[in-house]
Amino acid sequence: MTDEYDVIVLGGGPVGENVADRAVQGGLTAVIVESELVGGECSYWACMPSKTLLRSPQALRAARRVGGSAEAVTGRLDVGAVLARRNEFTSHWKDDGQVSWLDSAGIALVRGHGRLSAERQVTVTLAGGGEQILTARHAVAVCTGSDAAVPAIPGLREAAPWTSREATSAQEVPPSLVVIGGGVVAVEMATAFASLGSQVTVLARSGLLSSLESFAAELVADGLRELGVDVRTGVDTLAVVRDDDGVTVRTDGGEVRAAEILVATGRRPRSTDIGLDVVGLKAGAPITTDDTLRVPGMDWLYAVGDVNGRVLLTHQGKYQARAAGDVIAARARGEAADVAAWGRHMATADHAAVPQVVFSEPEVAAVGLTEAAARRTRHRVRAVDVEFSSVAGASLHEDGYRGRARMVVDEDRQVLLGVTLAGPDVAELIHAAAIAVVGQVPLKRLWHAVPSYPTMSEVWLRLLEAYGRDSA
Ligand SMILES: Cc1cc2nc3c(=O)[nH]c(=O)nc-3n(C[C@H](O)[C@H](O)[C@H](O)COP(=O)(O)OP(=O)(O)OC[C@H]3O[C@@H](n4cnc5c(N)ncnc54)[C@H](O)[C@@H]3O)c2cc1C
Ligand SMILES: NC(=O)c1ccc[n+]([C@@H]2O[C@H](COP(=O)([O-])OP(=O)(O)OC[C@H]3O[C@@H](n4cnc5c(N)ncnc54)[C@H](O)[C@@H]3O)[C@@H](O)[C@H]2O)c1
Repeated sequence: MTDEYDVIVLGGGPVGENVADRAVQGGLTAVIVESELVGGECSYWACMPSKTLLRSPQALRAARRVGGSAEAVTGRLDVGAVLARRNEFTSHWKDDGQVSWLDSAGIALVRGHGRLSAERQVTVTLAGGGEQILTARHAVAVCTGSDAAVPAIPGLREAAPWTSREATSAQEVPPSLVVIGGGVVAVEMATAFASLGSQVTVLARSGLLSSLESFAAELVADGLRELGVDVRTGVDTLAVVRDDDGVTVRTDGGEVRAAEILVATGRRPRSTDIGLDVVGLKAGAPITTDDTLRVPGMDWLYAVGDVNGRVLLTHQGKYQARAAGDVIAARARGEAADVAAWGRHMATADHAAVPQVVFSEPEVAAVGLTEAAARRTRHRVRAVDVEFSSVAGASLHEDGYRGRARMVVDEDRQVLLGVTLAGPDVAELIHAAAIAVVGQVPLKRLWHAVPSYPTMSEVWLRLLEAYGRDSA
């Protein structure tokens, strides 16, 4: 059976869904090929389940940190209810709701494993058996995402470790958990499982959260230790052995025993078994694209989201998807693409304006460049820091609020290159910084963006004061 669509989207995660939706809104027909659940990693094994596991303990801690409400909190976390809430948020790992949304958006769905089999052609090994050949009049968008990478540590694979999938979908909390890695997954899952009652050990080869400002990583390490986590940095894992009672992890700094082991050492693109070799691309590598998410040298092939390795975040993948879906539709209509920096069809923000929130204890929210990254790319950079203890809204927010903010300024243009906030509940503050970075708002104008009193946003005023009005 052969079917023809304007656009074939390989992979129905958050990114694939958005590429298809924008293409259909641009007047094209689109089909999504999905081998597991429509909604992808984010909905079932990543963002949503991890954030539900983190949210209930965070709410409880927040109540305990405010005089008056603290006295009212006399119970303990209901772990069963937390897991049940997580099960609701993942729709019990069923995708009926997302499939209905595809229907309502006019997007066709083929269930099975898709591979590029020729230019503009995808062959699907159907979930129900048999094959279906799909051809695209205009474009194929590869949105197959990423998998957990499991490093070649002796005994690790044989020990059948948890990856983020098993951690986020766990139906029981192990009494103890050892986590290999020091990135976002390691930190968030250590926070979640320690809060749910596990005795957690983190084995981080280098430091924690090494792509973020080091002051934020230090606050997070302190927070983990306060939750009872044994955080070991600069530790190399040498071997893993599983027995009937759990795992033994041998490191260059001694042994760790735990009931369960989680590997959180990064991701690899799902590009091994999707027919890339058929079109002359390297299997297993991230698929390189230009800023319109098109693969150089192929006017019909796009790669969007985790699989292109640009930024491994749902919101940034969806941003790419809006650009890609729109540019596919524009090119199909014979229109010129808007390819100036910050143009409609360009994922310009991927380069230096990516926002990210780490839902740790305390939270870290950042956008743009760290001070070190800015110094590597610019000549004249100045960073200023303020403690949240100088902000009345933070003291009101919780007793003894501890946190810090940093803004990184391009001294020549007097605009922000990056902002990092670390402290309880800073997540919702970062979008203001994203607007300032993307909008390249001059510092002297930012003085007129007055934060309300007494909110935590007054940290902006403190940052400007620390920088000095006469300097801007
Ligand atoms: C534990 C964890 C927590 C995270 N938390 C956050 C967070 O809080 N915020 C955030 O922004 N990001 C978070 N991320 C990152 C986020 O999950 C990814 O960036 C996002 O899922 C990428 O979306 P995607 O559509 O590119 O890929 P995916 O979500 O991986 O979707 C790809 C889809 O393609 C399908 N597929 C693959 N190959 C084929 C094939 N050959 N044929 C058919 N279908 C195929 C897959 O089944 C899947 O459904 C987290 C990641 C992890 C691991
Ligand atoms: N809140 C969020 O936005 C969120 C949450 C989770 C994940 N994510 C995204 O998912 C992606 C994957 O996260 P991640 O934490 O798996 O990857 P990561 O790249 O953030 O961190 C990987 C960690 O593993 C360590 N590591 C790598 N190889 C190792 C080895 N052989 N032995 C020991 N340690 C090793 C690294 O030093 C690093 O600390 C990230 O890009 C992240 O942005 C985002």
